[in-house]
Amino acid sequence: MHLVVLGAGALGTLFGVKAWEGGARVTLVAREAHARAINEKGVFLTGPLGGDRYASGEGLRAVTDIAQVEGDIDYLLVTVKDKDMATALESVRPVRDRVKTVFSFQNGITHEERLAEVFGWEKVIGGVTIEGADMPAPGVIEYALASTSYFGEFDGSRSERVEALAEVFRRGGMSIETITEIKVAKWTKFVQICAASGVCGATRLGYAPAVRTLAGAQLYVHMVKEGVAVMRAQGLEPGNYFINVARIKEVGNLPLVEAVELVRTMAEALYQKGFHGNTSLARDLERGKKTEVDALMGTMYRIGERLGVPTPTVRAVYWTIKAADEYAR
Ligand SMILES: NC(=O)C1=CN([C@@H]2O[C@H](COP(=O)(O)OP(=O)(O)OC[C@H]3O[C@@H](n4cnc5c(N)ncnc54)[C@H](OP(=O)(O)O)[C@@H]3O)[C@@H](O)[C@H]2O)C=CC1
Ligand SMILES: CC(C)(CO)C(=O)C(=O)O
Repeated sequence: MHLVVLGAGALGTLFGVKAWEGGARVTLVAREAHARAINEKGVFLTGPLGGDRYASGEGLRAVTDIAQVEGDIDYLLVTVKDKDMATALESVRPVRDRVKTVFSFQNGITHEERLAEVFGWEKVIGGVTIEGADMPAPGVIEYALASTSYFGEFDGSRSERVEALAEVFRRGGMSIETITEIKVAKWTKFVQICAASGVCGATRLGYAPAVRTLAGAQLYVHMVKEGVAVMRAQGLEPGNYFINVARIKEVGNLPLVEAVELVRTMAEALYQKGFHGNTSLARDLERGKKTEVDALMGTMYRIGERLGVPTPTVRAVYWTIKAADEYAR
């Protein structure tokens, strides 16, 4: 199996390494400094779950342009951020016909449609994850949080291509489930990440440090409940996904006070385990970069508006972060 990761930064490099350790040949399409570091020394995995070790060897290499990739691309994993999606999709045109299957772990809910515009729906499968990674320097991946990741076909069927992909990541040591309701899993993560990024972005604290406080937990729960209402207005019910990190279904169903208690208890447990980090969007804010606020809270409140579902908290947090975003590089 040949897996190509387009936009190998924090998350894409982590999954690339895991697939390589699971037996796949992996090509990472990355920025120049990161690609050079990988080709010279390999990927250094650090952080609470990284093990302070290098992953390097035959079958794991990096390039700076997808046009340099040779041979068939059995799976293309797209992990650029939303702001880079248009350029990334333009860059795949020379290899498009060699791509057999494509998926993305981007946070948000609209990227598969964009993949389908280029590759056709028949090549697109769904993937969603709450593995947490950062890239503090070229060649270095900080692995901070593990959960279960999910794969599935959008038509709800079971397929060999989904099972084979899941198996490679499992062999690489990850927890993976294949499911028939990938749209529900993606929406459940969408609700979670809008709330988690909203809390981290607005408070400038890490996820667990913020949500273990009463005010942080209240902000998180209000955002989750609004997101769940937007899901329900489309006939989608949150599922029991990512339950070591987020119990979106329960938070959606419980009365406010109990939901706040539940998320504070969960955040406290993550905090005690040493997960003090924030989300990918909050790290972009810290670094003065453009964020995914429009793909996350912006999209959530606009869908809510279209469906007649009030999302006052999501919207206020959107404006808070958008103000900083507009000043970003
Ligand atoms: N990190 C995490 O823990 C998680 C992230 N996600 C989601 O996954 C996606 C990726 O996040 P993350 O890995 O943190 O982001 P990163 O910024 O670390 O990774 C994306 C990388 O792609 C590079 N890039 C952009 N365009 C191209 C291109 N055309 N060719 C090659 N490289 C390119 C970027 O370079 P440059 O910085 O120079 O633009 C960057 O290095 C986001 O949508 C995020 O929301 C989901 C779950 C967890
Ligand atoms: C932090 C994490 C892993 C979970 O909220 C995430 O999904 C992100 O950073 O985008």
